[in-house]
Amino acid sequence: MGGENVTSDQVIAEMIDMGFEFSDVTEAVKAVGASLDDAIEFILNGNCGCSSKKSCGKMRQLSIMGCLQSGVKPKRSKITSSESDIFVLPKSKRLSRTVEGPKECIPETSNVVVPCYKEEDDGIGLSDWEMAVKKILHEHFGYSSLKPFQKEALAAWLAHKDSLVLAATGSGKSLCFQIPAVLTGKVVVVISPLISLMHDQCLKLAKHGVSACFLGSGQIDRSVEEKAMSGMYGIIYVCPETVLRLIGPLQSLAERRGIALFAIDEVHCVSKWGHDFRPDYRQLSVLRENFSAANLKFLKFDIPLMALTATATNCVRDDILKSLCMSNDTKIIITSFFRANLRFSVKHSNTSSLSSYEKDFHELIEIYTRKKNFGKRYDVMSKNLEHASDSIRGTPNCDMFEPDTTDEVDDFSENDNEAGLSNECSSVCSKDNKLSVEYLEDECDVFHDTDDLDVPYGEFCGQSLAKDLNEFESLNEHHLQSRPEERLKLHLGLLEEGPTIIYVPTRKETLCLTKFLSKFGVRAAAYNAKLPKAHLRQVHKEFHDNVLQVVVATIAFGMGIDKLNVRRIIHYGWPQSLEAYYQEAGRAGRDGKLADCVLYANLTRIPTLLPSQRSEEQTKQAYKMLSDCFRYGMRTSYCRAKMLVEYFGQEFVQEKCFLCDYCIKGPPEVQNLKKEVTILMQAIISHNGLNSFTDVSYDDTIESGVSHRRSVGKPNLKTLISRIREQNQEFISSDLLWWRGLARVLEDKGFIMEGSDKTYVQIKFPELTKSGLELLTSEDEPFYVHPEADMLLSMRNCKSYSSFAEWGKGWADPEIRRQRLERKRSWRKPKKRKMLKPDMKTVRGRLAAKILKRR
Ligand SMILES: Nc1ncnc2c1ncn2[C@@H]1O[C@H](COP(=O)(O)OP(=O)(O)OP(=O)(O)O)[C@@H](O)[C@H]1O
Ligand SMILES: [Mg+2]
Repeated sequence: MGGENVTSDQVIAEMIDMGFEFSDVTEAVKAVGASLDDAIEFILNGNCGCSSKKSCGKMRQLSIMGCLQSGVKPKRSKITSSESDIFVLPKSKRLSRTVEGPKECIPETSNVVVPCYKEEDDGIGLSDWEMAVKKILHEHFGYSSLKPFQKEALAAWLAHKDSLVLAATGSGKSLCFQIPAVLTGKVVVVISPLISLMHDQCLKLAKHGVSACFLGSGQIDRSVEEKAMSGMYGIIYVCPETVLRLIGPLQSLAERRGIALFAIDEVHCVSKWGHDFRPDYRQLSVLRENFSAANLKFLKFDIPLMALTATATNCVRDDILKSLCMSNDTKIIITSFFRANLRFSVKHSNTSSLSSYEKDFHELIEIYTRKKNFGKRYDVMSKNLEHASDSIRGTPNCDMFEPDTTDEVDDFSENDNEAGLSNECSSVCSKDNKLSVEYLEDECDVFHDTDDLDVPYGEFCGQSLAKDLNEFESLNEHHLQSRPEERLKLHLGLLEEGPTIIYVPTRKETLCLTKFLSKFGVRAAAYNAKLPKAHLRQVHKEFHDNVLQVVVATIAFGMGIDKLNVRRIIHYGWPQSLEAYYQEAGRAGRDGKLADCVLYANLTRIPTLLPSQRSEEQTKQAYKMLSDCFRYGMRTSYCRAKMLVEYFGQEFVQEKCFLCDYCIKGPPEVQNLKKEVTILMQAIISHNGLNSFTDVSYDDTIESGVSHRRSVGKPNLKTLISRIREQNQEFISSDLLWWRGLARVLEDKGFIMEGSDKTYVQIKFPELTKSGLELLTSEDEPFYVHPEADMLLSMRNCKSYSSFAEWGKGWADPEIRRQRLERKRSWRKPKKRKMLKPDMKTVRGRLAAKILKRR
């Protein structure tokens, strides 16, 4: 360097590599031109005064396009620890000097739903920034082009607009905020809810040659924060708590190196109406206030906010925009929530006994053990677990053959929902591991040395990845563009072996089910937030290395698990919401190949809410979400994918997905239930009167661990059904389950409604609506219904047990036969009950003693 033909950019790059500050270098080059020697001399002579005068060398930030067009790309600045404090500037410190950026060329943007799959482009007709992005994509990430929604998001950012990106799980949202860092050389700050997520992304970025770090309680290297605030990393991941603490240093960073963007990942955590509410997310509105051009004079534009999520209903979207104070012309980018390669189904299971494990997992066991006979059990994880299970309250050791479901509720209280956990059950943790958000984040800490994350160009850019990605792209395009019949043919084949994640509601079940699967030679491991860190680290590693076949996890094995070849996501028990369900299910099939998402749920029981601190309003919303999830499981006459996509407020263009259990099996036969409907409605009227909306008094009762007011004076559905059975010989042996299903159908169709002001998972105090009354009076009209899953279940059971002849028939059904034999066996061997000594201090005890004496 130093010859006549060097450009300013080359001089700048060379000097930054030497360790000079970016701002000083640009100032020097501006003053003396593109001469390396002169520029060095300029700085060393103190003309710039950068090293001595802390306030010197700052410049007003260029606009994003300006920064791109000038070709300026600041690099990492070298700092010493003594210099680090200079970056924390007081808020009052403002620079008056401004440098205008070149004339903007702002891309046109509008709010549209964009397809998720990629468009082929050969570079012809691309704008400058698109060409620059294409180069970055190729060089850093090994992708050939942006997906349309990614392009939309980048266009909005380039136009200095805020954006809300709603794109399916695994669609590639991260790239929307990663590209700006590489493109401009400015810093991108990413707010993320989980340390494990941040780890994952930092590691990947390091492999792609992008410097990134994460900050927060999980970061054990304290110097990383200092380095980050000095502009050492292109992308800084922080949890919301930390970003709130770092407002001052970040303002300083914005002034020195520039902040291209604040990305708020998993932004549904902002909303109380979402499934993963994190109170600290709500405070992120301070970003808008503290990083606006009105507040920071060196900014020409507000630093854009980019909010991203895969699961947000319309109401959550509105809440996000409002809570984060996003600008009025925020660009909303929505891709289809439809994942064309996911095969959804719902199966009934009581999900809580050895026999249900045997019944539900024998196929899975066969899949994983048919090729190789492992001979011995997969012991590594089991040994860890035996040790770990000791540390779990009420679970000294999980013995599969005596499954104790009684402490299920106890375990619920230890659920791994971070929001729910932060304030409770500290007794479960070891002394120095207080149960708090910090503790939970710490739980998933995978690395000890954060410098490990800062490694250049990794093996991800190798051939195998490129091959996988090409395959993924072509498959995805094929799925989405091909005709439904073709997709049906393509997908009806057998699933590849691939890894499985099983989500269970309680920590105890992660251990029990793992132990069960391991006994049959499946390489399975448990994952929950209370297991030792070393174990969790091992699970992550072995799962990613395809050593493990199955991970049995609570929701702690959470957001951001981005493994391409997960073939099955099994939910073993009701999820708390469809948002949570879809996000977890979305971890399957990211390679675009066929993957199964199966929900095993006890269709005979109404699911309960996991205890957590909620306001009355939040409790109501939580019940509403649980209820939607329950209805998803119960419906038998609607495409599952369609149901899910529509739940997120999106139109499902196709009639059906051609893959889910409904699309394959079709709906059950319709039945004319006019008689039953009439009887139920008459029972409601006879108890509520025609003017059903009468005043009701309330009393307080505790239900599902949450305080409720129950209507007094209004009979609930259960009582109504008992009366129907008592008063109608014909329905004497009918089942509550069946009637409950019918009531739900009537409610969904708008003929009855909940009469109390509470929200229940299942209608509890039914009242007739106006259309219900009309239906009742339309005597001759039939009422055809596809029975829902609980009704079908009830009908199946009634048939088999209603008469002696039916009982005989039942033996032909292998499942009924197995159940009966099991029951018989249990009759023969009555469980020995431990006789407790009566407590003579209580009335009940003295009574028991008397009875015993008589015997
Ligand atoms: N332009 C692209 N071309 C090809 N593959 C891409 C592209 N962008 C992203 N991907 C792939 O998509 C996968 C998922 O990306 P990412 O983790 O960003 O998804 P996400 O939308 O954030 O998912 P989640 O909702 O689970 O967080 C990555 O492994 C990556 O390989
Ligand atoms: Mg993501």
